[in-house]
Amino acid sequence: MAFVVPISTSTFTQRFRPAVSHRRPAGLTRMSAVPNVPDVLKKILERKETEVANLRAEVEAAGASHPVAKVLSKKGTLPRGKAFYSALKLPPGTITVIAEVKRRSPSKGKIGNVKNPGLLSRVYYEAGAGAISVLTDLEGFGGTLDDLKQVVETQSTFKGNYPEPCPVLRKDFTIDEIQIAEAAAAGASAVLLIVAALGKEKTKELLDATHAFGLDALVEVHDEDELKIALDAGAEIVGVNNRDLRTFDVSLDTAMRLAELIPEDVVKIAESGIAQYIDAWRLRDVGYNAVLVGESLIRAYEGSASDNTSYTPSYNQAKGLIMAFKAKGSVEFGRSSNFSFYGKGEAAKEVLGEMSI
Ligand SMILES: O=C(O)c1ccccc1NCC(=O)[C@H](O)[C@H](O)COP(=O)(O)O
Repeated sequence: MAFVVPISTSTFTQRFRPAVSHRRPAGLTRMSAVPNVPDVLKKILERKETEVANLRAEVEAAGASHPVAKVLSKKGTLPRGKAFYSALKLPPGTITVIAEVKRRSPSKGKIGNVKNPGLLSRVYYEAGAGAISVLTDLEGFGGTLDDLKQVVETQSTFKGNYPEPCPVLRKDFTIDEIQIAEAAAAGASAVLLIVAALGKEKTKELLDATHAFGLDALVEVHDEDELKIALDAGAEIVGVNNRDLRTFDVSLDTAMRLAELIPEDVVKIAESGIAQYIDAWRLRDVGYNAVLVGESLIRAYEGSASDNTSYTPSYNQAKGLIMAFKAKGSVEFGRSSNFSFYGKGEAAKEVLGEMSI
């Protein structure tokens, strides 16, 4: 059975685009045709092509009752929830945390066990995380779609509470819209689109498809050229990844450099290498809405006393870290937080906070 899906015709309002150069050749759609893809990404993308073929075969064999087939058949008719976007688009001067479920990585090897992703997501929620990222790639990161489903299930138990449940990002290497439909069927609110993997045409195609399935897309970039592709495609949420995929070096300078090139109405996320509260505060002060944090939270979580298999409401170091990341509003942004009451005293409090945390 073949699924015929409508092509999305969604458009985006024009906004200011920074005058950055664009050297990526246009018109490329196959992954292998995107030039200069880092080797680590190339290997992952080859695996993804096999995974996509297997998923397509599974869905076609199961027919219209398969959950992914149901989502595919609704493409273009699903309302945009924008839960992920809204959770991050808070007033300037505040920063939120996208807390990641991450067991291992190509650059670091094993990071943690994460025996119960749902439980971990509860700790993240209680600490005040704005959203949760779940890596669902097995070979590189030890993650599964089942991890994501467990997190979605746990978060749904907080419906009707304040704050609302955390929206969930499927962090995987998206190369085909069937993976987006699969993410939607599993309850994700957003998917990851990596410009370095997709190139210009495919980024735009998959961004439109993501919106047509009712989800948000985190469009990830590493430099000015990729940023231009993301913005030209109409990205509403841009993630600047500080990890160089060729050397695995991580430098927050990447996010600091690109910050001013991202228009104000676009949600800005800084990804990778955020370990100290001062990192988050600096990124907040150059305009980032959110930081996406994996390794340092997992190490803090698993370094705490509990065996992480049952819920203990006691203090957990991951909670402390998330709270410190978003400890206060920025004085750089004037009347945010308590500035109108305390004025410049807030700056002193920030320094004192730095000394006492
Ligand atoms: O983490 C890696 O080694 C990696 C390698 C190749 C592609 C992607 C990779 N990481 C995915 C991520 O973007 C990070 O998990 C995320 O930004 C969190 O980073 P961190 O806080 O440094 O764990």
